[in-house]
Amino acid sequence: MEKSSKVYIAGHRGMVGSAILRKLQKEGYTNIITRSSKELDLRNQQAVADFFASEKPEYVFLAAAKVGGIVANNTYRAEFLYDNLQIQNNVIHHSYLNGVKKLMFLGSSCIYPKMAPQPLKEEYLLTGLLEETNEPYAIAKITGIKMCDAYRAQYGCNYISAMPTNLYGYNDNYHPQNSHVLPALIRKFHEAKERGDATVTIWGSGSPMREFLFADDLADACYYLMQNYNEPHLINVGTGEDLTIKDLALLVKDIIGFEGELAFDSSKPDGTPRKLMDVSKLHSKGWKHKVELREGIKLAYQDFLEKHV
Ligand SMILES: NC(=O)C1=CN([C@@H]2O[C@H](COP(=O)(O)OP(=O)(O)OC[C@H]3O[C@@H](n4cnc5c(N)ncnc54)[C@H](OP(=O)(O)O)[C@@H]3O)[C@@H](O)[C@H]2O)C=CC1
Ligand SMILES: C[C@H]1O[C@H](OP(=O)(O)OP(=O)(O)OC[C@H]2O[C@@H](n3cnc4c(=O)[nH]c(N)nc43)[C@H](O)[C@@H]2O)[C@@H](O)[C@@H](O)C1=O
Repeated sequence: MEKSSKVYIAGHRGMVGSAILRKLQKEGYTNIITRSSKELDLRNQQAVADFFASEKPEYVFLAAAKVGGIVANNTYRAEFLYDNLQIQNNVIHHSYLNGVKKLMFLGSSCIYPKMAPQPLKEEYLLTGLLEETNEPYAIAKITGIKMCDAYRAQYGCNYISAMPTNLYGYNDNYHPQNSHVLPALIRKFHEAKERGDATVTIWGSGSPMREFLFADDLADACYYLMQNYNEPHLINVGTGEDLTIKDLALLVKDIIGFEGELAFDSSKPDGTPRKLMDVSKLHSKGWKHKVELREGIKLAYQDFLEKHV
């Protein structure tokens, strides 16, 4: 990728896409193409065909997707399957038809079997049953990985797949029901502190373990892999460190300064017990995360205060 290359970031208004946009702008890229979902609905095959035929991007970061936390995934099961399959089918196929030089597809750590050994190695894909709450999303993401590999094998396309762990950062979704756990906790602890509540309710048992990567670190990894990684099959992107949801809640509580207690709502799902990424392949390629969890949560909380309060 050259600084003058024509680069399309699909999903540039989202948490990840906006971080990739900032990264490319910082690196001096001058020919970046973006479209909001209102301007270009990526589920619409004809609209995507027209867009690629007229814009002819050389490089594509596919960061547009239907995304949400455990309850959103479980509730909008049809949309998570349909929207994600449509978006990725259209973008990948029309990239091929229009000679895109390289494409990066973003999957998720939920593609791995629910009870896979830990840490999750790339080769564990399709070795067991998926977590029920996000099976439709995971099936769509697995299809995207296989599509990149198939287009590489049959047509010689240099399409790569990166699997990010759970993410957080600037421009995250803070919806009370549909967000992921970290933005949900930031909102809950902030609002409880403002109201002077005695407790904050955490979904599930608090015992599942999760790994968190700051979205600007992910964008840095995406850029690095776009420059340096040209292999078939997926590559994990994470920190290689995890903690329980209870410990995460205690960390957010401490950063925000809430002085009450935690309560646990066992009617809400725990989801996968643990999904710690094995990041040895990524480290062997020369990339490691920079932003540690406490520092990243402070930055995300600042962004929440600026945009949502
Ligand atoms: N957040 C996380 O914890 C994780 C995310 N990922 C993956 O990273 C990628 C980015 O996620 P994230 O940034 O968090 O998600 P966001 O929800 O923040 O952003 C998603 C983006 O996708 C765009 N989009 C959604 N539907 C359409 C559509 N029909 N047509 C065009 N654009 C559409 C939206 O555009 P607009 O704003 O214009 O409506 C939005 O900018 C996804 O592939 C996701 O699966 C992977 C692991 C974890
Ligand atoms: C990135 C990943 O994200 C999703 O998977 P998930 O990791 O299970 O998602 P989550 O962040 O929403 O929850 C993590 C854990 O945290 C607990 N939890 C506590 N309290 C709240 C809470 O208030 N909100 C939420 N959302 N979760 C909470 C929650 O019960 C669960 O045990 C996938 O569907 C899929 O989208 C995917 O790939």
